[in-house]
Amino acid sequence: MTQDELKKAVGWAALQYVQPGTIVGVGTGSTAAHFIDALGTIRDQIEGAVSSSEASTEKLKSLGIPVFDLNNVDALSVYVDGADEINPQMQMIKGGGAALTREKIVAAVAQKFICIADASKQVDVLGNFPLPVEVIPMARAYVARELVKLGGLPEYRQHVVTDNGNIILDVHNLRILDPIELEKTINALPGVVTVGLFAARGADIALIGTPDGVKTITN
Ligand SMILES: O=C(CO)[C@H](O)[C@H](O)COP(=O)(O)O
Repeated sequence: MTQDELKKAVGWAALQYVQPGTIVGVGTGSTAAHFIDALGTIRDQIEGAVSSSEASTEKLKSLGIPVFDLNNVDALSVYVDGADEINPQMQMIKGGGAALTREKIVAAVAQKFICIADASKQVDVLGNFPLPVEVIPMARAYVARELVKLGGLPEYRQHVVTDNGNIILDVHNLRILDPIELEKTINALPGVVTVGLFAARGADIALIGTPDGVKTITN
């Protein structure tokens, strides 16, 4: 099976967690795109979605799924999204698609985070995938220097502006042994909007696509 077939399998498997009549939190990326396709097939059974990016909003709307402003929504039962890495503690690196801030906001509102990922995203220790950090443009050099002090090698993601008008630094060379502490430390740097570590609040359920089928891991 190709990696995309594994992504598709988990995207469709996530439909089982969508309750009829609810508003669904929707992530960003190629795996989340499969979930959106699946959601399109039951669009008459849900009230709509809250989206974590302009790209997902466009895709949801193209399938006829109403997209709500998060400010007009009190609760979301589930948030379904991919990950760049996930560890056995269900902590994740996210933000490969530069949507980390909105992803973290929508995830925070949801009762359950359902992570959908192909098996290549499973790691023992987070950090092999460069850690994305969304930064206010004027703080880029300052934040980069601070990230070097933390042992990282930040790289400016060229030609990328986030949906919030900010830039991304991808931090290489990290072996993240205490993800909760690093999430706190980086989030506390002036100029940082969000770090793509989802550690204090990780996934509640992970659907992992393997050649033997979709494995469900519960936290
Ligand atoms: O965090 C994300 C976007 O900001 C994605 O969930 C992450 O990059 C995984 O992407 P894909 O499903 O395309 O492998």
